[in-house]
Amino acid sequence: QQLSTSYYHKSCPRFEQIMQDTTTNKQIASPTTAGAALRLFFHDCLVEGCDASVLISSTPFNKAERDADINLSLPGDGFDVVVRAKTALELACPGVVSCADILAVATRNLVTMMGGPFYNVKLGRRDGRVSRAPRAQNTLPTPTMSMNRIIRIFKSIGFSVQEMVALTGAHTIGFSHCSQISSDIYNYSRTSQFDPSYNPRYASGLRNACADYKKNPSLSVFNDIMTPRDFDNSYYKNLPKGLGVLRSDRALMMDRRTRPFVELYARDQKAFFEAFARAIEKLSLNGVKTGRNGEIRRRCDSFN
Ligand code: HEM
Ligand SMILES: [Ca+2]
Ligand SMILES: [Ca+2]
Repeated sequence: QQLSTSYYHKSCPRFEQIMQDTTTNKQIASPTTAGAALRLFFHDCLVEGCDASVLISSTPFNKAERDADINLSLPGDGFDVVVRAKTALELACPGVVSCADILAVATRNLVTMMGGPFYNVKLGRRDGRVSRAPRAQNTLPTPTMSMNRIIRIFKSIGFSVQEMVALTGAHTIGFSHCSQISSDIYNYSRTSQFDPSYNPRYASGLRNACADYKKNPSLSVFNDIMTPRDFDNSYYKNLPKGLGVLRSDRALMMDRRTRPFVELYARDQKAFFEAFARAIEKLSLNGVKTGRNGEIRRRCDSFN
C-alpha cells in the first residue's frame, strides 16, 4: 500500500474540509498553535517516523515519548489541534483517518496559514504501536549539541546539510523557553556575561525578558524577534546580526558548512520557501508505516 494525496477521497470525502476548518478555528483562537504543531510534527517524524508516536500518553507500564524531558516543553495546543480534528473526523468517518495523517496535514495547513509555502502531503500513514521516552531523548537535537552532531542526526534520516538548514527555518515562528538559553545569557564565562555570538543589545534584551525565569519557568522569548508570527525568511536575516535565539541557531552562521545556505535563504525568500517545502514534504514521509505495520487509533493518545 502506497501513500497518495487522494487516499481519503472515497473513504472520507470531507477530510480536507474538516482539517481546514479545525486548523483555522484553532489557530484563530490560539495563535501559538502553528509553532506548537510544527515542532510537534518534527519531534514525531524524527522518532519512529511520522506515526503519531509522540501523541501517546504514558501508562504505569510505559513512559511515552511526550514525557521525555526534551518533549515536556511541547505546548498543549499542538496536541489539542490534533484531538479536535480527530473528534470531528471520527464523527464523519469513524475508524478511517490516522492520527499521523492528521498531524501532518494540520502542520501543513498551519504553515501555509502563517504565510509559508503550500506543499502536498501524501496520505495513508498508519499510527505506530511504540512510544518510548528514552528513544526521543536519544534521537532529538538540542541547542547545545555541536554542529557535527546536529548534522549527523539529520544525515541519519537522509537529510543533507542544506536540507537541515532549510528545515530549521521553522524557527521563523514560535517561542523558546528562557531555560533553553539561560546558560548563554547569564554568567556565560568568567569574562563575559553572555555568549559573544549574540548581538550585545539583543543579549541584554533577552536577559531582561528572562530575568524572572527561575520563579516563572513558562517565561519564553520569540524565536524570530523581527517577525515572530510570520512564516518568512527573517530568521536567516537575523543570524548574521547575532539575533539568533538558540545556540544552535547562531551556530548555523558560525559553521562554514551551514553559513552559505543561511546567506542564500537570507537574501532569497523564494529559494527558502522552495527548499523548505521540499524538505518538509520529505520529512513527512520519514519512516511512515502502512498496512499491518500500524493501526488507525481510536484515540490519538493511546494504542488500540
Ligand atoms: C537543528 C536542530 C534543532 C534544534 C536544536 C531545535 C531546538 C529547539 C528548541 C530548544 C526550541 C524551544 C522549545 C521550547 O523552549 O519550548 C525549539 C522551538 C521550535 N522548533 Fe526547533 N530545533 C531544531 C530544528 C527544528 C526543525 C527542523 C523544526 C521543524 C521543521 C523545528 C521547529 C520548531 C518550532 C516551530 C519551534 C517553536 C515551538 C513553539 O512555538 O512552541 N525545529 N526548537
Ligand atoms: Ca513518531
Ligand atoms: Ca518570521
